[in-house]
Amino acid sequence: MKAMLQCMSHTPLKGYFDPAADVVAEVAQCVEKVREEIERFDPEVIYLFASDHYNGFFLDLMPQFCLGMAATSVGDYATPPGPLQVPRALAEQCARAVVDDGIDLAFSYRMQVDHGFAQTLVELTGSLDRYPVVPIMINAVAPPLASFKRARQLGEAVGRFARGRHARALFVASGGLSHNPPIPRIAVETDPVVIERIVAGRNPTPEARDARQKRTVAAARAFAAGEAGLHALNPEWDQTFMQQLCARDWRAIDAYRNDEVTEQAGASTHEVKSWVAASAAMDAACSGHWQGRARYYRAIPEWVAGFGALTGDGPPVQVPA
Ligand SMILES: O=C(O)CCc1cccc(O)c1O
Ligand SMILES: [Fe+2]
Repeated sequence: MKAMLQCMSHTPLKGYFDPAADVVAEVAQCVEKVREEIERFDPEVIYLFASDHYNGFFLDLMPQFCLGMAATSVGDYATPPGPLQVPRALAEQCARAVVDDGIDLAFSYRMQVDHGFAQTLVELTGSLDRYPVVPIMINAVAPPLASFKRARQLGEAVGRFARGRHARALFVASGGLSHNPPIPRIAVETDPVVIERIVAGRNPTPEARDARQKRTVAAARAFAAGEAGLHALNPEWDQTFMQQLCARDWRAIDAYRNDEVTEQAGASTHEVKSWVAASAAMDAACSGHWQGRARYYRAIPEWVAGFGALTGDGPPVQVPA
C-alpha cells in the first residue's frame, strides 16, 4: 500500500478580499504543486477530514465526528454546489471499523458540507467528484469540543481501517491554523435571529447566505486594518504545531488543551484537529513509516488565516545521528 498525506488551511475569503498579489501567487503556487503531486499519486480513495461552519451541522444536533455515506456541497462562497463521489460501501465499512475500534462516530446518509470540505477538495483535485472520497466532519465550532487526543484516535482508527485495503490512499485535512473568523457562539449570542440560524439554519435563502458572507468579508477587512474584534493570528503556535506533527510527537499533540488553544490561537484553531486526525491516519496506515514536512506557512490577516500546508509521504527519510 502507498499512502500520502496533505494538510492545508482553507479560507473562503480567497477572491473576496485578497492580500498582496505576490502572496496570492505564492499560495496558488503551493496549491498547484500539491495538486500535481496528487495527480501523480493518483489516489484510489481520499479520506477527507474537515470542519463545518453552521452550513451542514447545527445545534439542533451536533456530532463531534460525522462520516458521510453520501455527501453534497452546499456551495457557499466560491465553492461549487453538488454531490461528492462517496463510495458508499467503503464508507459503511469504514464507519463500522471505526465504531468497532471504540470511536462512537456519527454518520449521515445525506451529509451537507461547506467550504471546509469543498474548497480544499476542488483546489487539490479539480472538482468535487474527481476521486472517490470518504468525508469526515470534525466539530470545530460548537463547544464542548472533542479533545486533540480524541481527534488523534479517530484518525488512527480510520488509518487502521485503510491500512492494506487500498493500492493508494490519500489522507487530506482541510482547516486551521490559528484563526478566529466571526462565527457565532451560543454561549454569548443574544440576537434571536442568529441563534435560530445556528440552531436550525439548514438551507438558508440565497439572500441570507449572501448577507452572512458579506459580514465575514467586512470582518476580514476590519481585521486586516488592525481593528480589534477578532483574535490575533499566532504564527508561533502554528509553526510549533506543524513541527510537532512532522515529528509525530503524539504526546505533545495529545497534551493540547481546548481552552488554552482557543485562548492562544483563536476559536477556529480547533480546525487543526483535521490535521491531527489525517496525520494520525497516515501514521496508522504506514505503521509510522512516513516523513512529514511543513512546506508552507504565512500568517495572512486578509484571509483571517494562519495559512499552512504540510505533506507526508513514505518511506521515511533517514536522518544521520
Ligand atoms: O463563514 C464562516 O463561517 C467562516 C469562514 C472562514 C474564514 C476564514 C478562515 C476559515 O477557516 C473560515 O472557515
Ligand atoms: Fe474554516
